[in-house]
Amino acid sequence: MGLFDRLANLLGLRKKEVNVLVVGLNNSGKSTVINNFKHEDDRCIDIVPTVGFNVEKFSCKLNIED
Ligand SMILES: Nc1nc2c(ncn2[C@@H]2O[C@H](COP(=O)(O)OP(=O)(O)OP(=O)(O)O)[C@@H](O)[C@H]2O)c(=O)[nH]1
Ligand SMILES: [Mg+2]
Repeated sequence: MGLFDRLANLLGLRKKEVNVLVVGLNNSGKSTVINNFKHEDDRCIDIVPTVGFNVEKFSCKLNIED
């Protein structure tokens, strides 16, 4: 990785897109967790049981520790 790439990553200029698959038992709170990652203005007020599956696209900032 070159200097520019490192700098761009450090400054957060390069946004990476990831796909996240959320799996779990019925009624275990998957949609609720996803809803809470959304910006306040975009959150659903009423979460109903998901029929089949949902595909959603939104931006959020994650700090992940392993
Ligand atoms: N007490 C409690 N209830 C929760 C929590 N998270 C979600 N719930 C409730 O659990 C119920 C199911 O939440 P959902 O987010 O719809 O769960 P889900 O896994 O998406 O359910 P399906 O789409 O049916 O698979 C809702 O009534 C939520 O309000 C939690 O942390 N604590
Ligand atoms: Mg759901």
